[in-house]
Amino acid sequence: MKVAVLGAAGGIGQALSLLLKTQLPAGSELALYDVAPVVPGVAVDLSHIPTAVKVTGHGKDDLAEALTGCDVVLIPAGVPRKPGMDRSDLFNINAGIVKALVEGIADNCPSACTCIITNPVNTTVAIAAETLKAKGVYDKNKLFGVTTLDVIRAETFVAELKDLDPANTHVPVIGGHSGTTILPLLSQVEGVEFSDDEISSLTTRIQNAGTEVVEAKAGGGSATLSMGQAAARFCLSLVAAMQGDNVVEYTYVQTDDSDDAAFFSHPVRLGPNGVEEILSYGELSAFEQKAKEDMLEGLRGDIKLGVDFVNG
Ligand SMILES: NC(=O)c1ccc[n+]([C@@H]2O[C@H](COP(=O)([O-])OP(=O)(O)OC[C@H]3O[C@@H](n4cnc5c(N)ncnc54)[C@H](O)[C@@H]3O)[C@@H](O)[C@H]2O)c1
Ligand SMILES: O=C(O)C[C@H](O)C(=O)O
Repeated sequence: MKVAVLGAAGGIGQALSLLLKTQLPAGSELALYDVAPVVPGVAVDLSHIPTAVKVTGHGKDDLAEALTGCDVVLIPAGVPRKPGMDRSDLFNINAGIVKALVEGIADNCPSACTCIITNPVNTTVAIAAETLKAKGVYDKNKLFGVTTLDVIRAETFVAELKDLDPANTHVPVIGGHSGTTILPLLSQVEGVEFSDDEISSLTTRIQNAGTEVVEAKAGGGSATLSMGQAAARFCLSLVAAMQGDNVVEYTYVQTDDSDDAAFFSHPVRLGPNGVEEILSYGELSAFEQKAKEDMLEGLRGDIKLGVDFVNG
């Protein structure tokens, strides 16, 4: 199994690469790519950890070498938010970065599963899809927006509030990855009752958790460590599924469900070829149904922005 991290020298990239070096199955290869000149050093640093995962570092002119033979590519390359910005404010810089990197995937490892972390995820996943289509290699089962951070946050906050073991607390989160497009399904958390006030305040906290980190970091970036953990969880689930395990994760995928948006986070059964089955997210409460209806137009607009960016 070969996994590449594009943007590996950044805050997320380094945390994620550390977790993958220590947790990928023995015999895996981990290729680290970044335009920052420190990236070969990050690879050397990680290579001194005694696990049976081979780490290689690739500088800005070596994208092809990093990607050749890859089974899974994770993209956290791009700029993060500062206080006062929305994720959509990152579009002008990050759209072009994602497009160029996905062109590299199309040219060098067109069968790889591509996992997009770079914001605005609602839009960058659509950019990746259109870029792969333009290259004639799009497989909707192999493109994922990584929304696992919303899931782990929801699990943490619910466990804190209800004094539960976070490791055994499961909270579905559907929709997209910004503001009100992030929709936690608190009505589906097993064995827990929430008051209306709790539902309202928890939902808002989960939706604003990225901003909570951006403000606390006071201009020094956005979530990197929790995102590293979230992306590692998603990648390790995908790798396990590609090797035959039965795994379900919530992730932002193409759904073809015209009642929702063209891309929407669902529970997805992963398998050897990426998406094995998109599962239903089940029944929504009246609160969740209204929240979904209210956010769909915005999510569809975010997706259209990505489609138009590539197709003009
Ligand atoms: N999906 C999510 O839940 C989620 C969570 C947190 C952050 N993010 C997003 O992830 C992105 C990265 O965040 P970060 O905190 O790691 O930022 P960072 O600035 O710490 O790191 C970004 C890295 O990308 C590299 N880079 C820039 N252009 C590149 C290119 N063309 N090719 C390869 N590498 C390139 C930079 O050199 C840098 O090392 C941001 O867009 C952020 O908004 C997404
Ligand atoms: O909030 C951000 O800008 C980063 C990320 O999308 C997050 O949810 O933490």
